[in-house]
Amino acid sequence: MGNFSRQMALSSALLKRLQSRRGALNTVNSGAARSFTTTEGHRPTIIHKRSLDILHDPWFNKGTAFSMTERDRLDLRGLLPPNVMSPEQQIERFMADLKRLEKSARDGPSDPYSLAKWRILNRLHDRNETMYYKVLIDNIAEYAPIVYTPTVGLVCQKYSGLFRRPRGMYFSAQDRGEMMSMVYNWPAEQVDMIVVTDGSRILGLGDLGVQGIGIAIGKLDLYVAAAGINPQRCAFDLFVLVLPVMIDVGTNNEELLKDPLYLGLQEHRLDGEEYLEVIDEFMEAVFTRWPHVIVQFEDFQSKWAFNLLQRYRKEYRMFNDDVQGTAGVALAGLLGAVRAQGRPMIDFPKMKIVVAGAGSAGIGVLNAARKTMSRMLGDTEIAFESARSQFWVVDANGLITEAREKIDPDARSFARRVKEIERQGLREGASLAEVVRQVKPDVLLGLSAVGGLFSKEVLEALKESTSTRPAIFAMSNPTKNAECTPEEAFSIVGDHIIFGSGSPFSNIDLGNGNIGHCNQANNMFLFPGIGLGTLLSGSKIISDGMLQAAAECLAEYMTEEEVHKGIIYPSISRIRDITKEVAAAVITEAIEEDLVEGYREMDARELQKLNQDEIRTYIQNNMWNPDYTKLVYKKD
Ligand SMILES: NC(=O)c1ccc[n+]([C@@H]2O[C@H](COP(=O)([O-])OP(=O)(O)OC[C@H]3O[C@@H](n4cnc5c(N)ncnc54)[C@H](O)[C@@H]3O)[C@@H](O)[C@H]2O)c1
Ligand SMILES: O=C(O)C[C@H](O)C(=O)O
Ligand SMILES: [Mg+2]
Repeated sequence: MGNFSRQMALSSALLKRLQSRRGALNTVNSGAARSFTTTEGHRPTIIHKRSLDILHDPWFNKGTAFSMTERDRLDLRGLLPPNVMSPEQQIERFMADLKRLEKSARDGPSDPYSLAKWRILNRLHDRNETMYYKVLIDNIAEYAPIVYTPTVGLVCQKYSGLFRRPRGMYFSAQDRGEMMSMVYNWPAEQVDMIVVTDGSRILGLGDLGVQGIGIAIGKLDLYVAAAGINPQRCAFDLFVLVLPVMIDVGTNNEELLKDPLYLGLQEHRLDGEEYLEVIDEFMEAVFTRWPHVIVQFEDFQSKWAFNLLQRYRKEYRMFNDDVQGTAGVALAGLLGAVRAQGRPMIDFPKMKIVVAGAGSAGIGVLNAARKTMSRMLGDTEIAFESARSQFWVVDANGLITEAREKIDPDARSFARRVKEIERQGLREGASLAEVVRQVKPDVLLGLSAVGGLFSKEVLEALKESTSTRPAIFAMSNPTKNAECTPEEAFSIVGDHIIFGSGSPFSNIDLGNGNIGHCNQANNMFLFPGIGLGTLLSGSKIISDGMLQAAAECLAEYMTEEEVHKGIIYPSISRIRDITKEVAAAVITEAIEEDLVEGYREMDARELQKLNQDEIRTYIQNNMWNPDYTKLVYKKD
């Protein structure tokens, strides 16, 4: 013991207690720096642990009640949500959650079960990570809807109650100027994947503030389960290689601002330059500590989603899943819808597409679909211009036309010309039902976050579609925000439709042995492969070409036979296989664009020499399987 520690001699009673519970205190992490905590009215307790080791030690852990001083002295800053709670508040929060569960178990049908399952899985995750992922991978169809969409939405809504052990890092507006040192509180020399959110648009549930961290955790669970990204690596220390991050810049959710048990900053969101400064500081900090990390932006409100993507994509290894991942998945679905009509994919530029929703997801899809059409038409300026006329975009204010006074800049290039739509019997602000009635589209695609938007009237209008197999994509999440259910779609429009939804639904029994297939049109079929392919290629950026290759790979994945049956996306039980294929397509494109820099022992030159089979083997060899590794004791 050093001088300082000797001065802070432990009381013999406490020492005895500690020794009997934990073995000889001196042997615990003897290399770690010494710190102490002060509890009012008591002598400080000397502990030889720091960071996550403290939070994972049930004896020392105080959870959200660690004071700011303790957080700073024990390297805990960023490892907990920013709002410091009193012990009384902690208990109140726990009890409120407990009572809510009891209440909903009496009242509600399915939600309490899914939440209860989430809790059981989450506790397993806390106790035994390998076993948790084994359970998840072996039962992915059953548990993806629990750890991911839709239950993850409910988890985020209730996160202040559900929070037990922290998972991931929290950077808040209060941490400005501190982030560069805070990143070193994460106990891993290497991090491969970060999923970051600012909680401003969680699924279709709006601004959930700090509680949005649940979505980052859910996405990373899929990275591990689908892409085999190693969640941790045991060398001398435990390396946690996937990192969920919450950037808490406040919330504009008035309920959360008033809730005394809310775990986030209780102030309105930062905006403008102040907001950008926080995100810039975060990006600089994580890329300084982990220069090879990939950062996936998730569920940022549209206003910032595009802005941040443009700001960082040329400089950092990052992408926005809602804009770019969704675009690729929707594009694959649109091409699948063309194939399902028995037409070649090259007929895609003839499709009439109505999109409801012009936010980060909708505009991302529109841009990707238009570019693909334009490429198929010869990739000229004229082709790009003519592709525009295949789309009708409806947002909260109806059909978007050039007559609109304030057009969102991202939507401007899809505003219809007034003369043109007048000829079609439409006008600025026309309702969705009117647009569908007049246009008779091949595809109706919803990314509006408005549950039930594809009403009976809208679906009735779609019966007049000029397509032999109209396609309906109700892509908003979670389940209650879906624009329509498959029952509604098949029963109103007909058995011949193609149906996709963002959240999972069961197939429909159409009678006479026929099945109405419900495809899950969710970006989960792309983001894990985009991340894995980027990681293993070592590409410094994620190019448009890499994203396009990912989308085309998904589009081609389904067989003719499946597509004719109306199955245009793989089932989730094949997610590991499709992810491998997508990763291979991403690596191949990165090689072609001369972007690869290699990964670990595979250097760029060797990577460039690999053929397709070798690329697949390389991917397979780098995918983690949840098997226990042998542990041996090593004396210092
Ligand atoms: N399935 C997937 O993979 C996937 C991917 C990304 C996003 N999403 C879902 O898409 C939804 C939207 O996400 P976003 O980031 O674009 O949100 P956003 O808030 O940025 O955009 C929503 C858009 O819908 C429009 N809208 C609102 N009410 C409408 C109405 N009555 N009629 C037509 N349009 C209306 C708004 O004007 C806005 O343009 C969310 O529910 C999200 O969960 C799904
Ligand atoms: O999270 C999902 O399930 C898909 C998508 O990223 C969304 O925001 O809805
Ligand atoms: Mg999302």
